[in-house]
Amino acid sequence: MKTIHVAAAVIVENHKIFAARRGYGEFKGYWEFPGGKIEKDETPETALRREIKEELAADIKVDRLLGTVDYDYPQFHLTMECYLCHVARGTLTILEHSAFRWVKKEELENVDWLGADRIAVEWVKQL
Ligand SMILES: Nc1nc2c([nH]c(=O)n2[C@H]2C[C@H](O)[C@@H](COP(=O)(O)OP(=O)(O)OP(=O)(O)O)O2)c(=O)[nH]1
Repeated sequence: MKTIHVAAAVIVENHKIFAARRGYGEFKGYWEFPGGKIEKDETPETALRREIKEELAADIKVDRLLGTVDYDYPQFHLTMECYLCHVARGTLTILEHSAFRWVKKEELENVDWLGADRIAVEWVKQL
């Protein structure tokens, strides 16, 4: 099975976590931590800053690795490096997603997360 390697941002502000709903593709309608594929010659942190700039038009500071999720979808294996981040400059503006919300820790379970993200959500709840 092919492996997809992505970096995802758990962006925290005022004790809330940023969640975005995928607007297209096979996982349309599910919520995720924004991010994307790590390209050759990129570190996960560089990829993450690039993706957030592309998708959300803001600069983030990557604070630390929260954990790495390994998850089998029917179509591929996903390795997802999840980083705690905060907005360094600008305002998060959805350019590719269909919705966003700032979620309190206690409400994380009420979100319709992608399968892989449910694992990361367990870590976020313990922060
Ligand atoms: N970005 C992101 N992708 C996730 C998460 N959880 C999860 O299962 N995925 C899956 C969905 C996608 O199939 C894959 C990431 O692809 P992507 O579409 O975000 O990456 P990308 O922007 O670099 O891709 P592309 O449009 O260039 O193909 O990982 C998540 O929290 N964030």
